[in-house]
Amino acid sequence: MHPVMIAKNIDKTFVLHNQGAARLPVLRQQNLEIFAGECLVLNGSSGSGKSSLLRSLYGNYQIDHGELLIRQGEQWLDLASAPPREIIALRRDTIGWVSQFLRVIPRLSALDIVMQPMLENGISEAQAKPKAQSLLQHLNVPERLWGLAPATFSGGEQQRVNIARGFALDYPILLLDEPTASLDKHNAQQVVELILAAKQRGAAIVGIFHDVWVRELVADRLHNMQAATQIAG
Ligand SMILES: Nc1ncnc2c1ncn2[C@@H]1O[C@H](COP(=O)(O)OP(=O)(O)OP(=O)(O)O)[C@@H](O)[C@H]1O
Repeated sequence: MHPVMIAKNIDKTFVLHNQGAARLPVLRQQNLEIFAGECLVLNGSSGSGKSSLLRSLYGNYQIDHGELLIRQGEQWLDLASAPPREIIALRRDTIGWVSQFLRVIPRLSALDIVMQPMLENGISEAQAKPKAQSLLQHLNVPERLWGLAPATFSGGEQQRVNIARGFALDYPILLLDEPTASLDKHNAQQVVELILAAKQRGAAIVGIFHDVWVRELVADRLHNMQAATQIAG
């Protein structure tokens, strides 16, 4: 089987310009290969750089050195050097992302938020709507909330809308940043089911999971972080 994403020799140092240009090395020589149908879990202590690595894989952080290769049919695209236009296109149909918290345009309803990635990819509203409804139902978002903007929802309800949106489209690559952190066990279990189903259809998943039981249910492999400061000596 071929990888769908390869990260080669990733280095990242934060430079704090407003604090005397202090340098914080966070990623050193990170190498990953991610295959279709598996979930690779980033593993390491707090501050070891898990979120920074995940954000780098999404193109949110500009890495200092290395390659982030994404398979596009027979070709490979290097996310690290791709122009913003190509990164936006990749995010539309190739790399999905579930952050820890919902960040959306105010006033959009929960249902519209979940339908958005499907509509942006040319899926008709007639198809997108039932899919969005079934995801919201699966994640126990009460039906009375579907037509409302999530700003007034509880933290867990907002996060479940966020997760429903992340799973609305069958992205080949899915990056999950502690998706179950604010959920109770029952709802976290519902998310585990979505992750297992995504693997089943061939998604390549990279994730950070706070709960050990969630990690044990979804992980095929662990990527052990090593603090850049330790490596740098
Ligand atoms: N935007 C940033 N600017 C400067 N330093 C940052 C930034 N983001 C993260 N860091 C630093 O990089 C290091 C790694 O942080 P990161 O959030 O990637 O770790 P983590 O392993 O995800 O931690 P946790 O498990 O606690 O969420 C930390 O020392 C943090 O202070």
